[in-house]
Amino acid sequence: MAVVYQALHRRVSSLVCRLHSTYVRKMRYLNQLKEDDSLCRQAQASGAFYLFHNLSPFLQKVGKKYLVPQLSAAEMKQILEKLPEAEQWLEKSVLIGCSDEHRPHFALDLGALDKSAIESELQGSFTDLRKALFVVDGKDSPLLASAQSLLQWHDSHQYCSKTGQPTQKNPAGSKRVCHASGVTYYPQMSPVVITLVSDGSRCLLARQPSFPQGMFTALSGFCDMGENVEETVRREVAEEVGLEVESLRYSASQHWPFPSSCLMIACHALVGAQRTEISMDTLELEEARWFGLEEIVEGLKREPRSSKQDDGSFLPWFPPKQAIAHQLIREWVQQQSAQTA
Ligand SMILES: NC(=O)C1=CN([C@@H]2O[C@H](COP(=O)(O)OP(=O)(O)OC[C@H]3O[C@@H](n4cnc5c(N)ncnc54)[C@H](OP(=O)(O)O)[C@@H]3O)[C@@H](O)[C@H]2O)C=CC1
Ligand SMILES: [Mg+2]
Repeated sequence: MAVVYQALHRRVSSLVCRLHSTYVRKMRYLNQLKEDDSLCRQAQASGAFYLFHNLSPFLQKVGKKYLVPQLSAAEMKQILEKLPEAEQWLEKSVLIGCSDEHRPHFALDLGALDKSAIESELQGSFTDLRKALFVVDGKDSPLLASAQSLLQWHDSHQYCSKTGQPTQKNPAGSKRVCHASGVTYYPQMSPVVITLVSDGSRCLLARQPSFPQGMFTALSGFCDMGENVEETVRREVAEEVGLEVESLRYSASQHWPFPSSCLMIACHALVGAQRTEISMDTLELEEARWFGLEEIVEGLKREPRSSKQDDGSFLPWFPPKQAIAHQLIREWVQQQSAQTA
């Protein structure tokens, strides 16, 4: 009876769904896959798989381009057949999206298997995410970032923090459950603010000692428990450069996979034109200073490679377009250019 009811429910849902837009249908379908374990298992059979090895995505270089290949379930089976307990491998995959035609996309980490054997079989290579994000097509970077974050979360949440017992993931990978305590764990992100501080005619950028030489970016910091975005921006700017924010404006947000799954919340902030003296937190920052419009425009044109000067010093350059810091800096340039026009 339950089976008949489920089948009927799916049929009615799919009829209702046909009345909606492609986007709405897609989101409803993905939600169904997260809720309905047997539907999700069936979906694996027609799915497309993105491969990772110890959290590094699999890429193929074709000419000068780096592609992110999708493997069919049949191709996956061919690879996995050579391994013991092949069936269980597909169970380890996590749902990361679907096409407009409802072909589900999964990510799977084959970290326990021989990396070079898979690389030579599939003619590509597992590439560190820090490199991969910046060489693949723009539409693929967010997909790789969120897939890797979800795989990383599963990898680090295999045991219940209350009982120490193993947790089990659902087929979609949207949660893990400890059957001993009944606790359900959901994937988590850490909210981080990133703030481009301006005094009206200049903007403030800083660098940490770990950054590549010459790279400056906007101030950033993790939200403390209980803080709202406005409070984090005020606190981080005060802590890192000793300035008081007078007003702020939200710009946009971005998922960022480093060090592990951050939700970057990007804002523009103003400080009073008379209160601009920087007092830098030397524990976190190596340098923080004001930049004029011209210097920013020049820095945006500069490649990391071309920033080194003959005397060994580096001219400033800024994060690439995939990072939300880049967007903040570009918006500031547009705003300044509009003001001075
Ligand atoms: N996409 C983009 O454009 C940009 C992204 N970012 C990202 O923003 C993030 C935060 O920036 P950052 O200035 O370093 O942050 P903070 O200024 O908050 O300082 C980082 C320190 O905070 C501590 N910390 C507090 N909460 C956490 C947490 N949940 N996870 C990890 N560390 C925490 C750590 O200290 P300890 O280790 O001593 O405990 C860490 O070293 C970075 O991961 C960076 O990748 C930054 C700039 C641009
Ligand atoms: Mg910081």
